[in-house]
Amino acid sequence: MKVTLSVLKADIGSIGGHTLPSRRVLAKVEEAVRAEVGRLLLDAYVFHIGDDIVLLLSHTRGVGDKEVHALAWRAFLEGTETARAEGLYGAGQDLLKDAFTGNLHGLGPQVAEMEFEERPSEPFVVLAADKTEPGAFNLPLYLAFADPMHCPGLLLSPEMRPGFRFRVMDLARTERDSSVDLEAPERLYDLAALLRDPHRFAIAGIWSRRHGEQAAVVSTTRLRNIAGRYVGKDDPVAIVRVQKIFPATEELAPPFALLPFVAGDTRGSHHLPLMPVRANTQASSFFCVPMVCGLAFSLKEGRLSEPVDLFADPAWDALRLRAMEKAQDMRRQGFYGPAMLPMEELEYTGIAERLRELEREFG
Ligand SMILES: O=C(COP(=O)(O)O)[C@@H](O)[C@H](O)[C@H](O)COP(=O)(O)O
Repeated sequence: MKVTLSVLKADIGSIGGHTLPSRRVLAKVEEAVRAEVGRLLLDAYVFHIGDDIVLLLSHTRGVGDKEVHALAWRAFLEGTETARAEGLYGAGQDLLKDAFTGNLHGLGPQVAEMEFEERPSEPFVVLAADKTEPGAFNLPLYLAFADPMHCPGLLLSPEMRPGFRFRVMDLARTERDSSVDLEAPERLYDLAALLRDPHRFAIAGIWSRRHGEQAAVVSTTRLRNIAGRYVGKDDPVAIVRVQKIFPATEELAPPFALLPFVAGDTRGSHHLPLMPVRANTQASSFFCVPMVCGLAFSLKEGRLSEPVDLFADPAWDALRLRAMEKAQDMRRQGFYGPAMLPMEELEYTGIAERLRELEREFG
């Protein structure tokens, strides 16, 4: 049976700053989506990461389906009305256009979708990040799918031995989607040359070379390119199929233990480590440290099992402490050097204006 998974994420308002959505907003969004289970949808699951609400929808209508996208838009709009009524901060923040035009791409929400023939047992993971950038998954996905130091399956499983094909998107080209496909292991160095710059290049998809099956899809929207100004971070979502011909769940998660420094956090303008957290965690009041959560599901005829939280087991408590040590070390450095992003990546324009004024004072 062919199934489509659609993951759609938007920040439509939060309590007391950019923290988390209220229970009422979440309930409203969930109600809108649930009403379509058994009609448009086979199943649905709603959760949040920081102040972003994530919809996981399963159906048989294919990628980019107008009605599924319209449903998500409606759910986010209804949630926004509740957020406005409650006086939540940034109500409707990620809904950047006034009207739905048939597809959520280019309207603000992050979108990751994949259609595939369901395996007899179909385990997959949904990754969702907050306060960071589209390329934040570059390193963990590269290590899980291309590095035998991190993914033993590349050595031990004949199914994975031919490696994977990576699609990398150039986020600087705004007029149209522009991507390149590179096969690992042959093009590893070329892949590294692109992925080392997560502000500009982001993995958009991964395929098994042996089977041609899609393994992963990542959202690559840059909100700034849509709104033409800072409107919050472009925190990515991803769907990753796991096990058998793909990396195992316990091979996908460990690269996140590296806690790589990524762009984002307070005012979208600094570097801090990407901290693995449980789903439904509020944004950190410690400088909005970037966060990622992962929920693993099994799928049967499009119906979702209950989720397993990838970063809930005790191993990750120690790593969260380590992430906070890294974060505090970097924050001690304040505005200096790599603590703050380069000029072209700063999300607020104040410093550029200040520098223009200072320019005039130079002799
Ligand atoms: O990163 C942040 C918000 O990110 P988000 O939109 O939730 O992805 C915050 O640090 C804000 O930039 C900061 O709180 C200032 O917010 P505003 O006062 O400009 O809304």
